[in-house]
Amino acid sequence: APALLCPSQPRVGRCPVEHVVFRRPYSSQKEQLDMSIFHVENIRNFSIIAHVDHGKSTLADRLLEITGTIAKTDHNKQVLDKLQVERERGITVKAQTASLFYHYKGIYYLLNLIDTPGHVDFNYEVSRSLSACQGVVLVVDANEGIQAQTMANFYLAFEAQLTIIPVINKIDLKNADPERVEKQIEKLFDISKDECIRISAKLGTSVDKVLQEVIEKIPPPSVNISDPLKALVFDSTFDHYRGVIANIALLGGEVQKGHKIVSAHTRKTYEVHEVGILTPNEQPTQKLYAGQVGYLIAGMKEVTEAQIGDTLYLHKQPVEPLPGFKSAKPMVFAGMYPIDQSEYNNLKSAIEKLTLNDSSVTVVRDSSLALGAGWRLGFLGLLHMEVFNQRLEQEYNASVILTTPTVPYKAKLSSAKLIKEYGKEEITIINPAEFPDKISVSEYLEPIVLGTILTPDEFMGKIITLCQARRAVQKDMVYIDDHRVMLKYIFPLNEIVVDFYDALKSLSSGYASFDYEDAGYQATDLVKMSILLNGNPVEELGTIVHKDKAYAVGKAICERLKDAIPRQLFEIAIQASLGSKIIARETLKAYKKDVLAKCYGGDITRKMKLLKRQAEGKKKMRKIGKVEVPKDAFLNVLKRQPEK
Ligand SMILES: Nc1nc2c(ncn2[C@@H]2O[C@H](COP(=O)(O)OP(=O)(O)OP(=O)(O)O)[C@@H](O)[C@H]2O)c(=O)[nH]1
Repeated sequence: APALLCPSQPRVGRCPVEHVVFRRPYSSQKEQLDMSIFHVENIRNFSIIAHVDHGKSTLADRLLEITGTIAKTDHNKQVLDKLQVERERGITVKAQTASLFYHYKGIYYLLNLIDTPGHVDFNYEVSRSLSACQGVVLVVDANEGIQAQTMANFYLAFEAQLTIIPVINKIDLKNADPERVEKQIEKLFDISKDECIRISAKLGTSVDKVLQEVIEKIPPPSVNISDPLKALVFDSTFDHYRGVIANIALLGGEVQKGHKIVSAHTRKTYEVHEVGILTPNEQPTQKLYAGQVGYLIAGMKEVTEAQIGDTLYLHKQPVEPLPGFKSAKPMVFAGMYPIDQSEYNNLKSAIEKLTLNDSSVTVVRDSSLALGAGWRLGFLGLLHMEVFNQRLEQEYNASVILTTPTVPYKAKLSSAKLIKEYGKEEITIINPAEFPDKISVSEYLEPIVLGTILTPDEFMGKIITLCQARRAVQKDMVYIDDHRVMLKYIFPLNEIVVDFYDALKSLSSGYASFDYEDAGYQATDLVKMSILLNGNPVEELGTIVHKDKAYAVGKAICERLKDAIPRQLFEIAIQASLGSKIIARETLKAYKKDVLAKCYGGDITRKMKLLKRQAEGKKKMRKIGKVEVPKDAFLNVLKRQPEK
């Protein structure tokens, strides 16, 4: 009988799959699981999708427990959320997969649970994960009801033509109102309320019903084992010892150690070192068969070699590659600098290591007169940026300066000279220093998104005012039940990138939710604003702003600078300008800094110490014209901070 190493049983014992021995610890990797016992008709591949905090991870943990994949203890909270940031923030960033074994009506099923992140920035990860599934469990909080990401996730699954199993979670809560949520589901998703399963993931109530519905309703993958190997890469991670670990879904054939495989994307050939399933740790198997989901290690050194969406096939048995995915587009850019330049190399290697596991971050070297050598990084969104930053700090102990994020603008050039220089008529601008002047441009464009807001109607007035202040245009407004409204707006991305979400949360006491999707570009009126100190421009403080926002932004920067620059022997004019037109000004009065004033007596050593300290302080200064600006002043203006 084939031996199966199962992490579920504390000791050697009988496995739920009758003729299979489960054993723990599974350090000995010699005995490998025989996956041929799971026939395609007994396999289900599914995801759980939900708005943030509606209980997706808790439900996943429960499913892992009742199938015996993990032991039932308090330590197993959110097994699938592996990263420290994920645990701390309670959000899922990177999708994880787990294979579950479940006995139902006399048959043993292999259920592959493909975890998905819940936040808007990671929607691209959601669609990836969904491509390996035939169905989803859509979790909605019984108290909060349908939220913005429930909508977004529902549509991703619906468009992918997946079976949708609606689950209403947290029915144990005092304020739970599952009936209301069922009505919302009927109204918005056209799914009968009789199909909804009411559960408490926390208490485990009716959680087995979810697994049974997965088996009853979701079709097995439609694949053929006698076809040549066709494996979809739906995720990949990097392991320092073993290289790239590709998560694959087999759409045809089988794969095992020793096979020669080819990447349809790069055409490179590899020899398979190991295949296995995720439980959720890697568990080697003899083979993987069509319909199954697992991992593959084949000596790929970089994540780029296992492109998400790539198709793997057997050497000399090429197959039609799958359509692949749109690669994720960075939408938020920010400068990143080491706090101390001597940290440059450490930071460099930390960024390299992190981007190995997150190919959606783009990295370009950059430098700033004030902050030294650094990088300009592109992220999918703001949360993505924060998570990256936090991982740098936590996992690599790097302290960095992150500048205010900007979005990629575009310009249609009208000047023949510039068109020749760039070799194209439309350019993307991610750095204010590269902003082409209005006279050589026929049109500026800015990225826009379609935002969805769900809110109790009492906050509607305030939210509409907020959206208008952010230059948003209303597209839709519907009541989803007696008291809740769904609003749709087209937003300039730049207007939501810094603090829109916080503003929305605070004016709705946390009740409104928000999600957005890419909506292309629109024509806009952009200007480059310069900051001057006594008439001399400060290169690193130049920004691209919408014409209507220039005054407010300029004023805020001048005020921050005035607070941060120490008074000097002469008066300093701090100005914001658009071309030659000054739009904001602050004046810093002259002051004679007498460091020796504090010395009453004639203590010469004390005097020397103070003079030395002043000299050290000066080293950290940068001179703009005659004005000395401490590094902190730049930081104060450049650093990401909430807008007032
Ligand atoms: N009362 C109650 N609380 C629950 C239930 N399910 C989950 N929770 C709690 O709700 C919070 C969020 O649950 P998570 O499972 O982390 O939510 P999530 O959807 O995975 O969140 P993301 O990973 O960010 O998408 C946690 O504090 C859970 O303990 C439930 O059935 N009842």
